[in-house]
Amino acid sequence: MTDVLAATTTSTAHVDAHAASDHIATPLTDARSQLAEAVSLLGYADGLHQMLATPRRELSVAVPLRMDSGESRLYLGYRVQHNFSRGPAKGGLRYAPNVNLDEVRALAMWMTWKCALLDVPYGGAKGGLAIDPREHSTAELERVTRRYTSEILPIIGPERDIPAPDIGTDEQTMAWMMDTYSVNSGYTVPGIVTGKPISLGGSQGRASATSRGVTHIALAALRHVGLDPARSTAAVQGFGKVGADAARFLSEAGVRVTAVSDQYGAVVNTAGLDIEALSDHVRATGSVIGFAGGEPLDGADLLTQDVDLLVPAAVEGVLHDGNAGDVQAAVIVEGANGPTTPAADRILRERGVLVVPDILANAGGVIVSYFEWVQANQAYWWRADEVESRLEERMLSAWQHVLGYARARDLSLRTAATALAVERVAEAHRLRGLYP
Ligand SMILES: NC(=O)C1=CN([C@@H]2O[C@H](COP(=O)(O)OP(=O)(O)OC[C@H]3O[C@@H](n4cnc5c(N)ncnc54)[C@H](OP(=O)(O)O)[C@@H]3O)[C@@H](O)[C@H]2O)C=CC1
Ligand SMILES: O=C(O)CCC(=O)C(=O)O
Repeated sequence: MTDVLAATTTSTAHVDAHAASDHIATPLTDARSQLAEAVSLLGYADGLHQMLATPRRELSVAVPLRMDSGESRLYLGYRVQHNFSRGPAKGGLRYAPNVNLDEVRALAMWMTWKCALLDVPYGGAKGGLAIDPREHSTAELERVTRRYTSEILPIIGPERDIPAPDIGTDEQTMAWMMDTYSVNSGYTVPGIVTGKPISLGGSQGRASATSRGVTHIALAALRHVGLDPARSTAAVQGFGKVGADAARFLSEAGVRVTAVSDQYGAVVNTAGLDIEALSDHVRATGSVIGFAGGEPLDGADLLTQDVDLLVPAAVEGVLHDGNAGDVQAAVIVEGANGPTTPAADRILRERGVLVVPDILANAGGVIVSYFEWVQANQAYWWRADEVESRLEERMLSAWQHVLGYARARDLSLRTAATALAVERVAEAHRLRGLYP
């Protein structure tokens, strides 16, 4: 049998659950390492492990773009459908210059576990386009989005695979995707994407859902370790769709947010940042840099600030064996997907830092995406307070479930969450007869 666990496009290294360090870590090796640990705990055979580790379908596309200048460019794009055993594939679309197939494979696998853990009836998928959206006009982004959508059209659909926003994409991107798909179908198909504008059938509360979920979990986790949120401090890495609203909601809940960062650097104010004023500054300048209500800070130093809570809400692999020993926070709540490598996880656990894993902490987005899909399919929309109370109920019940499973078996929250999710996906395979 081919060892699919070792086959990657950018790395041939097979990393098991006990990899010694981060020297060869990538998001895909991290995701596979986490799966391997769950599989070993659950005692599954190699064949089932390989099925769970391998995307069911992958599409690589070359996407031409006519620039406003008349010049032509070509961008590489991907859509990876990791699993469909519990329902249609579901997951975001990322626009970033360093996107590659292995990264999208990892993100798609994490989507499968996230949907299973939160018990939303989806499998996992992710898309990516290796483009820097900041370098393009709105017209260029519209053209490249429409062309990317046309290229992946044969494998997406409201019953097959439903994209949503991720890094570098937003509700406008989703509106163009929905329109391209609908024009091709001959009628409007609002269920093809989630994270759409509300006026096009989007859901109340989707834009801020990931951040609300992160906040519910962060407050619960702080209380769990005996900290009063109203007397706690936090640092947030990333000030985009997830990070900015997480900082705002935390601050509204009484947490003193003392440091935030973006890809250009960080700002700190130990008395607490004024998040609303900072958001105005970012809207006006495009970065947290230069905010008058704080002092400049090196972006890397944000992760080791003397705070109670750290929310990485940017990219993968930022907490690694080179800095995990210096983290001062008591609690890490992963707003981003894959911010902590397995080596960092081990160091943090040894040091008694509570890490709430991505597949639980940032699941608010896909939960409200599910609500949006349900609403769009029924053409019946819910009030914002209904969306938010259902989101909170699902997040806190998953938190209790993961916590109970972890405590009963003396596991980290990540291993517990992954094992719970993997068990549900494996059970679906077994019941459908895909695997004994
Ligand atoms: N959007 C969603 O609903 C969900 C997102 N996620 C995950 O959350 C994370 C953030 O996504 P989202 O907020 O949507 O993306 P955005 O593109 O809206 O924001 C990303 C933010 O991260 C910042 N950033 C990028 N690289 C770095 C870096 N090296 N150090 C510090 N900051 C950096 C960006 O900086 P700058 O502004 O300068 O570009 C930006 O502020 C991703 O991991 C994503 O997969 C998870 C679940 C759902
Ligand atoms: O809302 C969704 O469908 C997926 C969001 C996403 O990409 C994620 O949770 O990582």
